[in-house]
Amino acid sequence: MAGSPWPKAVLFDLDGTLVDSAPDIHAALNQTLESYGEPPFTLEAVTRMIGAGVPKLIERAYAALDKQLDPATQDRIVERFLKIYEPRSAELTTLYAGASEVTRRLKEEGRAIGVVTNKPGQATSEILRHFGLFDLMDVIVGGDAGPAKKPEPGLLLLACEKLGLGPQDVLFVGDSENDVAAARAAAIKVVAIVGGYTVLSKEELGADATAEGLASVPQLFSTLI
Ligand SMILES: O=C(O)COP(=O)(O)O
Ligand SMILES: [Mg+2]
Repeated sequence: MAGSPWPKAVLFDLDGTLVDSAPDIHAALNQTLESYGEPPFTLEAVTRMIGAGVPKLIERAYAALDKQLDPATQDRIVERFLKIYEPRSAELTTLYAGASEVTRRLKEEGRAIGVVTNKPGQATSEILRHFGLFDLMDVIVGGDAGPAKKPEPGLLLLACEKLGLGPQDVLFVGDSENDVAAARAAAIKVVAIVGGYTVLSKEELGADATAEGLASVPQLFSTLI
């Protein structure tokens, strides 16, 4: 293995980290809202609602409309959103600079790589396939995999289990406070990528390290052991 032997695996968050998926989520959310007679949101407003999973996205959208949803109604809206989003999840979505190169480089170095996202598994796989990353991944854990979503540690721990690795062997790369909190709770080191979907500053995020882009993540390995 070239360079530092640590980490044995690098797990990536998806939205705001590997892909800029906000334009498709924005379009699908507005189409969903329109079908219920609600007004649209701007891309900027929707971007700030992303990162805690689809039920939270819907809850946040309705909260911004000053509406509270009962659980059954929320479930119905989530289902409609997914029906609209899944087939179009890679239409306007783009890969961030360095995503392809860094994942391939890590694999060449003999490391395992994976995705741990709050986005449901089907749309996650669809997007990774679209960008030619699906076959490269050793593990993919979506928000509907079973454990509670990030900021809880369960999705990350499930990915470790599937890889047969302990938390100390793994690095997580994410963009938001949910990623940092989930990694901390799982005792996994975490790098925050600047410029994702969070409104927090890098100081407020409090990750073990921050990177201006995906390409500079490998440089941080030796400083994180
Ligand atoms: O909010 C979502 O659906 C997913 O967000 P994540 O990929 O940043 O976890
Ligand atoms: Mg994210």
